[in-house]
Amino acid sequence: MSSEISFNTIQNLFKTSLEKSINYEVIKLYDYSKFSKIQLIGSGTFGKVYHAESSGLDIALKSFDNNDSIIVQEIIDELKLHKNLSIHNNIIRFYGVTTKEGKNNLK
Ligand SMILES: Nc1ncnc2c1ncn2[C@@H]1O[C@H](COP(=O)(O)OP(=O)(O)OP(=O)(O)O)[C@@H](O)[C@H]1O
Repeated sequence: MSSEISFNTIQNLFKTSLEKSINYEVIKLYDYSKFSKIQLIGSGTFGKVYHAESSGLDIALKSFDNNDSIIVQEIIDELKLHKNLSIHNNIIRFYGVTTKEGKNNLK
C-alpha cells in the first residue's frame, strides 16, 4: 500500500476542515440570498471581490475561483491570522462565509 496521500485527499481534508469550522460555528455561514446589490469592485490573485449590501451594511464579498488544496489552505491560514487580530478601525472585520452552492457543497 502506498504511503503517499493523493492531491484529492489533501483537498478534501481542507474542505472538511472548513466545513467543520462552519458546522461548529467557529466560522459563520451566511445565506447567499441575504446579499443584494452585488457589484464587482476588483480582482486579485485568487478571485474577484464584490461590493454587496446585507442588513443595511456595506460589505466586501471575496470570491475564490480555484479550490485547489494550496488556496484552500491559504484561506484557512488567513482566517486564523485574522481571528487573532485585535479589533481596530483600520482592520476589516471578517463576518463569515457564504456559498452559492448550499451548505453541503462549498465551492
Ligand atoms: N474589503 C475591501 N473593501 C473594498 N475593496 C476591496 C476589499 N477587499 C478587496 N478589495 C478590492 O478588490 C481588489 C482585490 O482584492 P484582493 O484582496 O483579492 O487582492 P489584492 O489584495 O489586491 O491582491 P492579492 O490577491 O495579490 O493579495 C483590491 O485591490 C481592492 O480594489
